[in-house]
Amino acid sequence: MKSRKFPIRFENFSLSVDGKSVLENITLSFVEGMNVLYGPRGSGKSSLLRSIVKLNTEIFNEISRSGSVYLFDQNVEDLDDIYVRKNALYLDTSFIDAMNQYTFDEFLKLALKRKISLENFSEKLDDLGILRMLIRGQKTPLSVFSPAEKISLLLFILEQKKPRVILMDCLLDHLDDENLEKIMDMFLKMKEERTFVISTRILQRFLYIADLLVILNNGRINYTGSPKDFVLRM
Ligand SMILES: Nc1ncnc2c1ncn2[C@@H]1O[C@H](COP(=O)(O)OP(=O)(O)OP(=O)(O)O)[C@@H](O)[C@H]1O
Repeated sequence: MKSRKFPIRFENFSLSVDGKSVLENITLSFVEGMNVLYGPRGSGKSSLLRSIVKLNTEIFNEISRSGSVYLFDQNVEDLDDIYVRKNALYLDTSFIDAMNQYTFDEFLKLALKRKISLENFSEKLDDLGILRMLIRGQKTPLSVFSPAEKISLLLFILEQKKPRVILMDCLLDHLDDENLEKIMDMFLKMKEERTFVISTRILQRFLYIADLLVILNNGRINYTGSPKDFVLRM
């Protein structure tokens, strides 16, 4: 029951990169549903999210850490990388840029690792605004998609793959209001029995959707709680 309610937990977790402290004594439980992680540039949002999927060790040469991170009540350090990647997906803006090098069918094959019949999904793809973008059919390069359309395509992939945890690192900060609203509607439909953590540098845009709000500053937690309590405290 505990893991369903708090799928991700940090206990006294600290991280240093090249001898510099990046996260300090983080104790935090993300809830099932929509978590919003707000912090200014360099506050440690990416480092925190990457700790959940063990990506910091791949990126940085010199890291040291103490404390623990738990995914579904299991210490991530004890978990197999394949299990972690299957259950928790980390997406940042570099992912959106990387999509440019693929055509629609190449990307689908790569992401889903199986062939799907588009006819079965044409209604869904139409709803997501993707169908009309396929100007060269399945061979359409994703470079013609806008960031919002790429995110819609990612949502389609997420619906097929069903990872239980989705970590979106400042991915939605660059969307305009209209596209953000459309995409947030889709997220809210998908959040049942899933855990989203959306990191952002623009708090106001995401306050209304948060089940839990976490504010990070200089590698430390400044606030954890409901957005409503946060607003009332201001
Ligand atoms: N490649 C790097 N090498 C060394 N230190 C780094 C590197 N990238 C980040 N850091 C350190 O980690 C700290 C936290 O960075 P992090 O990227 O986690 O913050 P962030 O809140 O995600 O920032 P942003 O909003 O700009 O993405 C930074 O202040 C920086 O000192």
